[in-house]
Amino acid sequence: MPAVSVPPRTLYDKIWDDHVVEAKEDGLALIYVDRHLVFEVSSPQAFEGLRSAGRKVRRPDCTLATVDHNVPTVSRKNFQSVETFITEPDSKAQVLALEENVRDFGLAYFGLKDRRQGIVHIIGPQQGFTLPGIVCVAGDSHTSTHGAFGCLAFGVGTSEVEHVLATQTILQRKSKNMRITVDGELLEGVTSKDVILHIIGVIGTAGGNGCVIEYAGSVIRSLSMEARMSICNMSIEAGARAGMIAPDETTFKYLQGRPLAPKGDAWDQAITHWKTLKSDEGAKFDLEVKINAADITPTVTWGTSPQDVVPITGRVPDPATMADPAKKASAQRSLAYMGLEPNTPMEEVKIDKVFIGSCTNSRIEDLRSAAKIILAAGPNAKVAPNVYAMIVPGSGIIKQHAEVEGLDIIFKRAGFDWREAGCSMCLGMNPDQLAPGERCASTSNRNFEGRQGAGGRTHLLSPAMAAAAAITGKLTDVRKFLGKQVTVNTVDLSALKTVSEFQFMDEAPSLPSPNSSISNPLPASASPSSVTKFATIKGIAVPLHMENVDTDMIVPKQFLKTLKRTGLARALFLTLRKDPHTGKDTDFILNRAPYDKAKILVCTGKNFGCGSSREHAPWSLKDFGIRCLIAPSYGEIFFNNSFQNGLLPVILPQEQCLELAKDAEAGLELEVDLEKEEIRRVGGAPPVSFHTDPFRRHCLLNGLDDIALTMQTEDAIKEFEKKRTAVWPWLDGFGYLGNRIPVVQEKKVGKTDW
Ligand SMILES: CC(C)[C@H](C(=O)O)[C@@H](O)C(=O)O
Ligand code: SF4
Repeated sequence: MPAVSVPPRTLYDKIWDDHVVEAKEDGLALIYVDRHLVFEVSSPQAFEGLRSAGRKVRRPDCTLATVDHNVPTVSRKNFQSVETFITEPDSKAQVLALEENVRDFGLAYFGLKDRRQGIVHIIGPQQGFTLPGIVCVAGDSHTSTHGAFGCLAFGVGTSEVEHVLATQTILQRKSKNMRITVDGELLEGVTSKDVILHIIGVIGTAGGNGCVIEYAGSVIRSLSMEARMSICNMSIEAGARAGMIAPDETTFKYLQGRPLAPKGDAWDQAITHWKTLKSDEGAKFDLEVKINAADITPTVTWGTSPQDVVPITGRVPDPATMADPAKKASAQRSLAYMGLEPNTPMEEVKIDKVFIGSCTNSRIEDLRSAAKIILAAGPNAKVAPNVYAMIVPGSGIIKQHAEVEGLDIIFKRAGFDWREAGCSMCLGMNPDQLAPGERCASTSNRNFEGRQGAGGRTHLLSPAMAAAAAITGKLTDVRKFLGKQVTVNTVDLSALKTVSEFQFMDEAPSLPSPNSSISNPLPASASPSSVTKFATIKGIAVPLHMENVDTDMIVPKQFLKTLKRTGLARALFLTLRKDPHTGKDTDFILNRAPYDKAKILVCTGKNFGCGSSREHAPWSLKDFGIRCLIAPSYGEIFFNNSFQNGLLPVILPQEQCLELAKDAEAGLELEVDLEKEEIRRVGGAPPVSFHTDPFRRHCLLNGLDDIALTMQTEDAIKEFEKKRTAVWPWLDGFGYLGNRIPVVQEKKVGKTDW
């Protein structure tokens, strides 16, 4: 009998197929989540939701929590309590809320006194919590980082965090397969950060929309795990849902022996499975991009989008040479914000601050590569006068590791500030921020307006380039510091004593045992629906002629510290609505009648809501009164978050968006009818029809809550878990059954005094 032939599948197809709990109509599926990382910013409302519905965390053994975004990075030598250590009231409240939540729900937690604490995307891989073949989620867009291990890892919003906590599953539509192949050999001075910046420059920030990217090719294969993580990390900046790299010997070597990686027989079993995790010969990719390594030079951004890249040897672009009026306008706006003149050589751009850190570049290799430049600059090399340079390791363990290698001495001797772990100036939710007008050479991943501080100007680059800039006081071609034979992406530091990270892994952390919280049956799915129904919305539409409107712009970071889902109307587009110097209202369209009462927003540019996964973006739109969005495309996390909050994001071709924007400009009302899937226009113009995913449409029309619906599939989830234990037993936490990681925190506080 001829064997049944299985069509060749991509790595993404395989992981997807392995995790479908239940396939729904139109490509939507309920997917099992193997690992869930939780932190203080995107979780308080989710835990609150669980509490009010009387739900538990389904799999504490598959959930790991830490604090990162809000934590001060000053020395913790005198740390007594969160109460006294964090002075900013909202940050303190958010950290305390997480501590209360991990205690109440029985979750493993790395708090401020624990040296394993760090950025959520650093600690998962470091502990071996992140593994090949899994589905990993977190309420953070850079969850794509974990895809470096050959797993499907993506960011979700707060409502989805709640969904995962309650059900260990998530509703997902399968993305398209995209492959980016980087072949050849990297040139001198070129690191993985330059590779990903170059890729984003080529495909644009919407280039990966609707896709999961698999990175392949000889360059990718030759990279270390740290370098692979930097690449996958910025997949979100390329517009993709996730990025992934097939696991190989480099992956296995990195994982073996990590505290939460499988051990003994389970390790052998896991390796056998992991070796099958690669795209089959002939597997179909919907999109293919080929990059020649020889085209990549040390790269830096000039504007306010990660796609605004230029080789360090290049010049600030001149908008006058741009034919496309939208591109020209956006470049002019960027240059005005960045305080740059067209045609200025990038190497003449002076900086005020240097930030080496973030989930993109705060790993031990990043620190070594920065240290190497300092060493290459000579024994007396110093941070340039008038420059403040900070180094923020990604976790307490990385900090300790770097100190054992003596990297801190190199940095401190050169005048760098050596800090404690956290997100720090990547986002500035803690005190580490740029002042208005300050210019920063930053190893982070986003250069949006106000990202590192209101009015702050960010240039993204590699750690080696950041170190070079710190020393010269301006953006600098790192190759000036390198001998002809040396590259900064290999970690051969003859002048330094490198030690293995495993030296710092001697603690055997344990997670809550599997099923510890589901010994009692889950409550029945009787919880009240929390989604506002949507049928027909009629009203003023506000036109917006912008591309790549990121969620940082929709709602700035200071509003992410709230513990609620409401009260964010004022936050909407705040940096555009308020003059940063006078604090007065600008003439931004949302400040002007009749648009200050708009119910619909028509954006004519692509990729609305890209970037961060903050659900505060739809919350603020809704609070302002906007219930329907119309745009050519959306950031995927934002798109999902909108549905979760009773907001309808309509997708229409750009020409139709332009047509509707004309109505909006004329002050004509639009009527959006979800039942009929059409937009009616006053004044006799024919209606415009649109299509919405049938499941989402059904939920919106009926105000249905995803969690309650998923809980009706409890049997299927249980069945899946049985299979999972049988086929992939290490995912239940083999090797770390036992006690919980102690939650290091002070006694429970009652009322606080702010
Ligand atoms: C706070 C979090 C929701 C956010 C994200 O999703 O990316 C943050 O990490 C960021 O980098 O802007
Ligand atoms: S991008 Fe920045 S703020 Fe977001 S998780 Fe990474 S380090 Fe933290």
